Amino acid sequence: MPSATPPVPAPCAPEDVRRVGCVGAGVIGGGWAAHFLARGYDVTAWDPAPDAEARLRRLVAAAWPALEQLGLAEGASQDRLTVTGSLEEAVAGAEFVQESAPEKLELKRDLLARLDAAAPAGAVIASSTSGYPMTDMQTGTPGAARLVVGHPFNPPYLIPLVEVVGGELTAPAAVEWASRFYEVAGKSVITMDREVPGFIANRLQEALWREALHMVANGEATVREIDASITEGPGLRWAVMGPMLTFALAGGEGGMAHMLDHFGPSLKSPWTRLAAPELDRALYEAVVAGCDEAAAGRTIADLVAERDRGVIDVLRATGRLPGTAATGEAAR
Ligand SMILES: NC(=O)C1=CN([C@@H]2O[C@H](COP(=O)(O)OP(=O)(O)OC[C@H]3O[C@@H](n4cnc5c(N)ncnc54)[C@H](O)[C@@H]3O)[C@@H](O)[C@H]2O)C=CC1
Ligand SMILES: C[N+](C)(C)CC(=O)CC(=O)[O-]
Repeated sequence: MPSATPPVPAPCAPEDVRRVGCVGAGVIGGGWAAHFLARGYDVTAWDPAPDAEARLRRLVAAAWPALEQLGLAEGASQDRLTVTGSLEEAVAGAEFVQESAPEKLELKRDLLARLDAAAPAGAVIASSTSGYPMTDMQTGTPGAARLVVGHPFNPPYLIPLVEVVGGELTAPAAVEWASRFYEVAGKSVITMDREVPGFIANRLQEALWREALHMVANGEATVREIDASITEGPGLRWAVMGPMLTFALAGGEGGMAHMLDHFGPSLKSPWTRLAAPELDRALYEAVVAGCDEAAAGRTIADLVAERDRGVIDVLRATGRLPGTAATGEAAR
């Protein structure tokens, strides 16, 4: 990946970051704020919505019991969250900035340019985008060299993975710095050496999601059946081993080689429908109604608490919580 602009020295080493600026404080920005607070950072956040501060503080308070179970860093406190009245105040003293604004390309472009103008020289600015290539977002920003994608998973305070990748104008040093910072901040990092549509995990997730929507649209499966097919089936294995090693075990003692000899030809079976279904009103309503039915009276807050408890149980069971024994590759 060529770097057009020489890297500006970062204001400090990743290990010395004290303050993180979170811009955009919805589901993901709020989740990031909760994560950074739990890791002992000062967090300054800004979001233009009139109710943003109350919403953010509610989100952090709701996440805190889960974070206490995970183990708070020394000095970690919800009191170290400051919600500012402007974007400039939120990033002025930050050694790292995480942008989590709505997924709209023009909005991200403008916002990243404003963040570049306001953030301390050299501070790396990461976007939570779930799909835009940084190359498309960084055009027109003088400090494009310090812009990276840091793609999290919901909720960022529980799901360890973050995918880090730069754009054509990003300095490799900024990608390295961001990856190291996320590691120091307790994340599990995949650093990509090139831009791939959908990064890695979303590309995989979207393929599954596309097929699920086809099945709902065609009445082939209900929302409940689709969810159960994963939580009662492959999802249990995927928390321990990814789809590749899982399928290697499908080959028995012959491993992946036997698996490919045996099942490889079925790749050509017309099981998948690679083109996306039309997200028309009928499909939209079927998916929303199916989710309401599957929630069976549980509110979103109930489901968030249930998910958080479940993910913590899985992290504990697979040795990925501090103080639990590692049980396998997934735990390392
Ligand atoms: N929801 C998810 O599961 C995931 C979302 N993401 C990404 O995170 C980003 C944020 O998504 P969500 O948190 O889900 O959206 P959201 O709608 O929950 O939150 C977006 C927030 O941005 C604020 N906002 C609106 N205009 C803004 C501006 N000009 N500057 C700063 N903030 C602004 C809104 O008031 C809102 O609080 C998107 O890029 C999305 O693709 C990434 C991973 C997972
Ligand atoms: C739905 N989503 C595409 C925004 C999801 C993500 O980007 C990652 C996640 O949390 O699964």
